[in-house]
Amino acid sequence: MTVTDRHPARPDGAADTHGAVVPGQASGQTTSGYGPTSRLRSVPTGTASRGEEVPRSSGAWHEGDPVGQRRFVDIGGLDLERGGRLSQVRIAYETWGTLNASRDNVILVEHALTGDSHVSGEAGPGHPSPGWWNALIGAGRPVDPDEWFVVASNVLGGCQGSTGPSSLAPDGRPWGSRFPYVTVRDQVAAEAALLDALGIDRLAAVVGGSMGGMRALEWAVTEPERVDRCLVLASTAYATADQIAWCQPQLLAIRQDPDFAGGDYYETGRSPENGLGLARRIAHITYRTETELSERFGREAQLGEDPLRAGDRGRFAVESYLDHHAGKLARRFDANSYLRLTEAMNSHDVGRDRGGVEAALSRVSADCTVVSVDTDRLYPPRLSDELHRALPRSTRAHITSDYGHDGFLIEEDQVGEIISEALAR
Ligand SMILES: CC(=O)SCCNC(=O)CCNC(=O)[C@H](O)C(C)(C)COP(=O)(O)OP(=O)(O)OC[C@H]1O[C@@H](n2cnc3c(N)ncnc32)[C@H](O)[C@@H]1OP(=O)(O)O
Ligand SMILES: N[C@@H](CCO)C(=O)O
Repeated sequence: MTVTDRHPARPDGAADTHGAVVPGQASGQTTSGYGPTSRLRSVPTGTASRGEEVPRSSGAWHEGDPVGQRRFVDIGGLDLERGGRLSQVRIAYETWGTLNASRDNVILVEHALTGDSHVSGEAGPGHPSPGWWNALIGAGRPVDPDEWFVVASNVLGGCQGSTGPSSLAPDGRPWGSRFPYVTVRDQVAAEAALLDALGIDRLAAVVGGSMGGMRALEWAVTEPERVDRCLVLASTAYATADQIAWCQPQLLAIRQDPDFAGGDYYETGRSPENGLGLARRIAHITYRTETELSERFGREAQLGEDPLRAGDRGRFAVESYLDHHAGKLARRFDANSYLRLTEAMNSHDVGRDRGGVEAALSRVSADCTVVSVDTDRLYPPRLSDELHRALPRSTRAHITSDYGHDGFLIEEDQVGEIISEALAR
């Protein structure tokens, strides 16, 4: 295999620290919006109300108008699957296109673990990163807003505008450690309430990868009468022992960071950025492939560094690469959200309390497309095969990629083709 070097090693890699904190930013002065000093400013201030009007003409999406599109809906209280209740839940969402008169052109796009509602568009105010499926939505692209009304929300438990651990609890203080355990089913229930509030009864399609694929599938099982098509990419019907095992050291890395403070770090002036960065390093290795890392970085030293000098801070290029991804996530993501969302992924099992996986999947009436990445070591293709076999109406599709699990984010042309075919059926 020859891995295309899409991102040559950074000559300025020294800008990435070994820890997650960027030079010049003392711990507690993160720019992420979730650090203790800035956290309160991160709480969304949009005018939210249940039943707010779906944007029609003003909501029409057009290229070059990517920022400032996020909206918020207060869906009220939510009883949780594992007990407890969130009394006030806010969901952040974005839309592209226009809801048609018969309200049957809606596509719900579900983001993965650290994604958000910004599926398409530039980075900018309110959006720390550019759209994570930029090539898929837009005029002449697989999901054309002239035809489809696309909705994407930030997941319950997240940190990009929807209620999560960094939001304020009713007592006016951050939820922190008090934020309850939420499951994928709770997240889907919150999304269903969002769509109710928007006056959307039916989904022409729900599509998602990885953790987003879990929610897409859960939609098709929980609300079969509302879902016409379901596309599940690089995902599974249940979290496996191997997936849960990879998550455990990530959870421990965050919890054992002294700055975690039991989850109540928002008001301490510090945050567990090192633990979050370590979690991202572990996770990122599972998102890519052995061959990609070996061919891309080999045994190269990071420019200007010497990894073979004992006691020095010299790094191999691949170490610098992981440091970079660690720092980047720690600047844009909240550690408590990472914990709660990881726990939610671990909870995923469509068969729980439904007589098992096969019985649960037999309820699905949607036209399903089950997609795997051939080199995915975290969500291996055999899990997609199992899912495909158990679904009553399913098409099996394959992404070929050098990049492993992240192929569902990187191979946009292949994903686009698969989505176009599913929407044409
Ligand atoms: C893109 C977003 O984050 S959108 C927000 C929502 N995000 C998501 O849903 C997914 C989160 N994102 C991801 O998982 C990843 O960013 C992906 C999968 C999209 C990126 O995949 P790729 O495009 O293959 O990027 P890759 O893994 O090669 O990393 C490239 C980065 O590593 C840096 N890099 C490469 N080599 C080195 C090195 N030796 N030392 C330090 N940094 C390095 C590059 O400069 C580049 O930096 P930048 O992203 O800040 O520009
Ligand atoms: N790279 C993805 C996680 C893998 O599904 C993300 O950061 O959301």
